[in-house]
Amino acid sequence: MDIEERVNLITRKPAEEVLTVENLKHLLEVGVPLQHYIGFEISGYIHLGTGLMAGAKIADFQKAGAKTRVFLADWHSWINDKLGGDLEVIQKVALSYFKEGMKQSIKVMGGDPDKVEFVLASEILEKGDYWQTVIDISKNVTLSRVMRSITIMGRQMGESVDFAKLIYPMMQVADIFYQGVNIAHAGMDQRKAHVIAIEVAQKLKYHALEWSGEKLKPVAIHHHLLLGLQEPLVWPIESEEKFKELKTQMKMSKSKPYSAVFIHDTPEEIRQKLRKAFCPAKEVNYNPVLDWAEYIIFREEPTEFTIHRPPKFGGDVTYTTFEELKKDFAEGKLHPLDLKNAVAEYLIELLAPIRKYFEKNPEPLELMKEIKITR
Ligand SMILES: Nc1ncnc2c1ncn2[C@@H]1O[C@H](COP(=O)(O)OP(=O)(O)OP(=O)(O)O)[C@@H](O)[C@H]1O
Ligand SMILES: N[C@@H](Cc1ccc(O)cc1)C(=O)O
Repeated sequence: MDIEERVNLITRKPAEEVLTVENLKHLLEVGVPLQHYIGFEISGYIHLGTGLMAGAKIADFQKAGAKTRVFLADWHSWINDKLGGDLEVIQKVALSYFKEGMKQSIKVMGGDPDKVEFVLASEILEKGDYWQTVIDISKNVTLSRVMRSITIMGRQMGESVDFAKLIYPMMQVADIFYQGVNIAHAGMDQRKAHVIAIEVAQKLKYHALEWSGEKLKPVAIHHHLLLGLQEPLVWPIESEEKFKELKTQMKMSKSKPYSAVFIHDTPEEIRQKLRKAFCPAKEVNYNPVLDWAEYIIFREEPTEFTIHRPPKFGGDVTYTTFEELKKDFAEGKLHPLDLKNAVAEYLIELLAPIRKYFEKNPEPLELMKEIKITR
């Protein structure tokens, strides 16, 4: 596969931001083996944003010849008070429900879960020289920058936090270098950690990314954040600026169960959630059902997506590109209810293998259900 094909795979949808394409090309040209990673806190059920968006990109990275890794951030979850801040519970869930759920998600998006390494943060944190890297990074970052970075924990800027939460962002940056990661991947909400990593990369004394005598900068790939199904707090959204303000509140989130479809949801739950979804007629911007269609169904184009309707409502219609579907929706030729039903049926089929997996192996999900979700 040539460099251009590899770049296309790595940067394609649902990737939304690549920092930077030039650096990615540079890494490919110098021939350094690509080592990817994405980290997750262990906190609750896996939703489509986490499972399918991350899964889709992991599949792309594999096709482009990268080694892929899922980093189970147990210590970070403890710092961020997830699952009652109980490290033992966090580790148990990480290695059972979360690992299995992510493996299944990667598989339905076309990746090979057996080629993904799953690493528990505590496995590397217990090594003394990890902390050397944390300090090395911290020496190059101001306190105010760290305080602004706590949004990567789902915290608000300016929120009063305990001191461990200020160590977290430095740990997240250290995780990249300590593991020799040159492709740092996450959702758009994690970009602050990656921007720091890129900035400090060539200043590090320990665990810099070295290749043929050169200190390399990592490439950051940020995937699209799927919108949640709920109505936004403010509507209509008049500008892209306003959307930026509301973005965090509008994304699919496990702490808002009606905003999200979870990977193990039953067909009836999926149908119900979509029926209640916010999907104003003819509105193509900030419309979560269209957003899901674009990023899940039309991730690879052309594809075939058929919407079944009784003949009196126009009969069946098949779309091969998202633009065609969007145009019909904008012109009122496609009714929100027909779109919602078709998206629900698509998801039910896509997620069937995951549901079956958890039916056959119920323990990890049962464990997750029993644990009190604290945030
Ligand atoms: N809606 C989403 N779409 C795509 N990716 C997402 C979405 N929400 C979170 N992610 C990504 O999944 C990873 C884990 O995020 P996280 O555990 O904070 O999920 P969450 O649903 O935002 O949790 P919570 O809302 O309870 O804080 C991160 O890389 C994040 O960018
Ligand atoms: N901050 C990430 C989790 C994470 C932790 C450590 C990492 O190295 C990477 C990611 C989140 O909230 O989802």
